[in-house]
Amino acid sequence: MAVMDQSKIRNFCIIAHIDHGKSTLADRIIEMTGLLTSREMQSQVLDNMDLERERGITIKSQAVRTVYRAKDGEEYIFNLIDTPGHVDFNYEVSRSLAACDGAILVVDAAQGIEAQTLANVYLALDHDLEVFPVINKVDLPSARPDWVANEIEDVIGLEAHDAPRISAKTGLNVEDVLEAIVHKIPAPNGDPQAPLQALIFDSLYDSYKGVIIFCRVREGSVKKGTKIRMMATGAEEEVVEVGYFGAGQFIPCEELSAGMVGYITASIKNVKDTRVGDTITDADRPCESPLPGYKKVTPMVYCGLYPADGARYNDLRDALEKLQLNDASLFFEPETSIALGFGFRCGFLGLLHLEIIQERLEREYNLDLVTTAPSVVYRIHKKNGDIIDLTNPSNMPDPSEIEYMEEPVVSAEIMVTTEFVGAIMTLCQERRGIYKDTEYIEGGRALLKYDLPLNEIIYDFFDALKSRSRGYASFDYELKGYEQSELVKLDILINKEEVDALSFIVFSGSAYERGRKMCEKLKDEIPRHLFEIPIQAAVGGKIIARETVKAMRKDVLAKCYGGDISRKKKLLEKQKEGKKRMRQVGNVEIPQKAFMSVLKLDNE
Ligand SMILES: Nc1nc2c(ncn2[C@@H]2O[C@H](COP(=O)(O)OP(=O)(O)OP(=O)(O)O)[C@@H](O)[C@H]2O)c(=O)[nH]1
Repeated sequence: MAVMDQSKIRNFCIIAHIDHGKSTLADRIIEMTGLLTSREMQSQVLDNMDLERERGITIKSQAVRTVYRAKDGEEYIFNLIDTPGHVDFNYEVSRSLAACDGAILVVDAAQGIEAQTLANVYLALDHDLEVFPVINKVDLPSARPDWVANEIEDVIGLEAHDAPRISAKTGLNVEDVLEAIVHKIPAPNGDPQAPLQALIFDSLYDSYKGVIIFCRVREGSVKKGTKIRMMATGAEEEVVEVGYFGAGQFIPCEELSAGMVGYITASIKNVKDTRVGDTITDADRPCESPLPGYKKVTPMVYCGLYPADGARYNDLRDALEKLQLNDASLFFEPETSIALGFGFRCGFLGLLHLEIIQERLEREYNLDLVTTAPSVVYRIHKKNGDIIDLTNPSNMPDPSEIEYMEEPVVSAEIMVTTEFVGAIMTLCQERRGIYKDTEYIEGGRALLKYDLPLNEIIYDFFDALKSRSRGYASFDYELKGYEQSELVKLDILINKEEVDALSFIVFSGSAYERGRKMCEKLKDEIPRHLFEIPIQAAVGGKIIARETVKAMRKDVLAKCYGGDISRKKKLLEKQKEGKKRMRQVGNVEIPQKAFMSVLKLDNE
């Protein structure tokens, strides 16, 4: 079979700030283009497709191939590669970009440039992508396309006056975007005869096909029977099938050659062997070196996940194992807590990632979970020279053994209208931010640059930012490194017993206030018992705050004496149901949601 004509391929992605219309535009592009080239339609590809159709798979793919018949009468193959929009997934964004030759920058005609617009453009330019802007949502009454075009030119330096002005929602002028893809995004190059060199930008597990790898072939070609090697892990397998993804289905093809984007299946059992960012080569004729940029992703945020019903520990483990197949950046290992029993310490890229996993466990695997407060990874330098990466506050060594501690710090960029600059600077200062720089941008906005400790932003920083700027501020960050800090472990004692799952690490200057707030919060969360319950916060054995839950003597049945028995039963049932959501610590019952209290300390 003839090698694919590279000049007719366009590999690109869409980048945008959240909500500027990336997904809507992607849907519109897919809708306005076809599935197969006229030549492919005549071949037997369709038979294979029916098979897929029978299985009724609906997988959201990271890469969709469509065919566009351009105004010049030629057919172009578009590979639209999805990029995650959230800062948690910066590394993944970077991998997706590395698979592209160009990017469409979508900017909302009413909002203009925002923090993630900039962050994504810089990432795209770092990867030498050709970036062209599109001004979206021109149908909105508040749209200011001329103003936004100026802004794009001034702030980013991209030519924007001929930028398509579209409504991804109504389809207005989206055709211009399709033409711009053909004319502005370069065709791929690469030698189909050279040794295979392909970048893995995503992989997923399908119970029918096994591991499916999405890749961009840079050099050489790959087809059924090729023995491939993953250069970072060394895993080797024979290719079972190659193809691409279009209109919700996997469409097998004969081979993938230089410039093409598609999928490979091989009898790989373990998704861990196929790491995003790794390079695939031909085991029998390997390329000299891997493509640049492979880096192991490290979780930034850890928390404990426990089954609400201890008997479901094994179910939780199975579910985590399955999720990990799809998501190499999810980390977990068994841990035990005195308060919560058997569970897992899990690592995530960020809070959003944590929420996604938590929701999937609850929805897809029907698990009821208790989650402990998320924590960043602290680095402890011990007096004996040992260095510990601390992912669980309970494992903190005795302070007398610690020389000093470090915490992760990020460089953050916050875009805000000038009237809110003061409010946002105050917020950053409260969060121990170190001011770096301000850039004023035409149109009354400023880009503030701060270094901030990660642990000050993972919980509710984004919400605080929004509320103090009436929704106008936008935010982006990347990990800068570790810096020395005065940190202490704050313990919580309930009825004089330390509750390990409630301990957290905190900046020493904030310990008193956070301890006080935590006690107040827990006082609200813990129901009254037949006895008085002291709630105390302590640092290094010294009590720094205290609240008391008063005793009560309430018999739930008292309310309905004389009532009929079924009503009594109902009440008792309800109480039993309520108990399931409680954790027994000593002789105190703590509601499960109390374990997340630390997250809500800043809510006024
Ligand atoms: N009026 C108008 N609304 C639009 C247009 N394009 C997108 N929207 C709306 O804007 C919102 C965000 O659009 P999405 O396509 O989900 O934005 P996104 O950038 O993919 O957002 P994330 O998926 O959160 O990153 C949705 O409610 C869309 O319906 C448009 O051209 N005009």
